[in-house]
Amino acid sequence: MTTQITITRPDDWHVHLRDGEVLADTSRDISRYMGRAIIMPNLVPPVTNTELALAYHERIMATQPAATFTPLMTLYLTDNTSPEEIRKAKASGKVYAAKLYPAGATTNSDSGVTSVEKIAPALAAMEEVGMLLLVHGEVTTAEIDIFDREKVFIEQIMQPLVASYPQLKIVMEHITTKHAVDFVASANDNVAATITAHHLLFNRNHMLVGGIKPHFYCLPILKRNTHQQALLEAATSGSKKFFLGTDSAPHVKHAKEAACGCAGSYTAHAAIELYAQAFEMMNALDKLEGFASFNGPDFYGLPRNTDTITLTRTPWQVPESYPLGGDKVVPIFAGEQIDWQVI
Ligand SMILES: NC(=O)N[C@@H](CC(=O)O)C(=O)O
Ligand SMILES: [Zn+2]
Ligand SMILES: [Zn+2]
Repeated sequence: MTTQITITRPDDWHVHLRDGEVLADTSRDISRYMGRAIIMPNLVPPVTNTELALAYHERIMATQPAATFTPLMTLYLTDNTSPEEIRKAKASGKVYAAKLYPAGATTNSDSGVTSVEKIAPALAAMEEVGMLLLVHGEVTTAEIDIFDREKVFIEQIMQPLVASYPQLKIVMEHITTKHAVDFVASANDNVAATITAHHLLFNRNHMLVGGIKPHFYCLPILKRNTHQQALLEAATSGSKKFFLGTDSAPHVKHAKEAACGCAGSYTAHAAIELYAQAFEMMNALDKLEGFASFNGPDFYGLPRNTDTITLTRTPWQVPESYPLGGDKVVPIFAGEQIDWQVI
């Protein structure tokens, strides 16, 4: 049994740090060993322009994250995002991507995009300047079942989008189905996907059998175990199209444990440790470095990190909660054992 592995410093290509008093906690966790992180723009109000992105960047840096950490900022696309704004964002050197949230699809997405046609000028500018498009891939149509929303999004939106913008680099974020794995694997080289640790480790039974477990509720929602299996196979396949994006998305305890609980799971307390657990389950720890440290920067056209981190197989117990601003967040695996830790 492998008891220790050393890998190139990983990056997180999808994380929510939030803002205000919680920012010190979220940036401390994410910067523990992640070299870079793509910072999601779904604040309230959302990060819709370069000025807001740069100000958010400064607030993150003001929390003094670890010196090895660089936040990579993103813009929140709206129906009104102009090509000029895309060019300005690119020229800032700090904004690496723009995020497409279908209006109403997930937490804080009310100002999201109502139709891809509306953002055609912005997409053309992104294709031209080489800015990545990150996509929350779920339709919001009321009559589409929540478990089918990713599959229908691929058919209705992703396929035509990829066909119309062949030069645009597109990341389908936090994929949760075999449909998405197959779509991304067979699409052109400008299409890739992030996969979360929780979608590798869990399926909808974990959320729903023996009582409803709100901390597993995130969007896109956990699917059946055959989809989990497809994600595990994709992540450990060695394909360069799949890479690490935690989608760590904290909500305070009482907002999750509620009659109408928020969507989002917190994993930044043990991100690479949880991925190691999933890769070990597949007997594929040798594939962890490519997934966590190479495929992301290669796709983004950024240099790989040059230093390393080491994980040992030393089980530890996750606390029941962590501080989050003046409140607390219940992390994934709260009160349970994780086999790996970073030394
Ligand atoms: N994943 C989630 O369930 N929630 C995210 C938003 C998102 O990534 O869709 C959040 O911001 O809380
Ligand atoms: Zn999302
Ligand atoms: Zn997210």
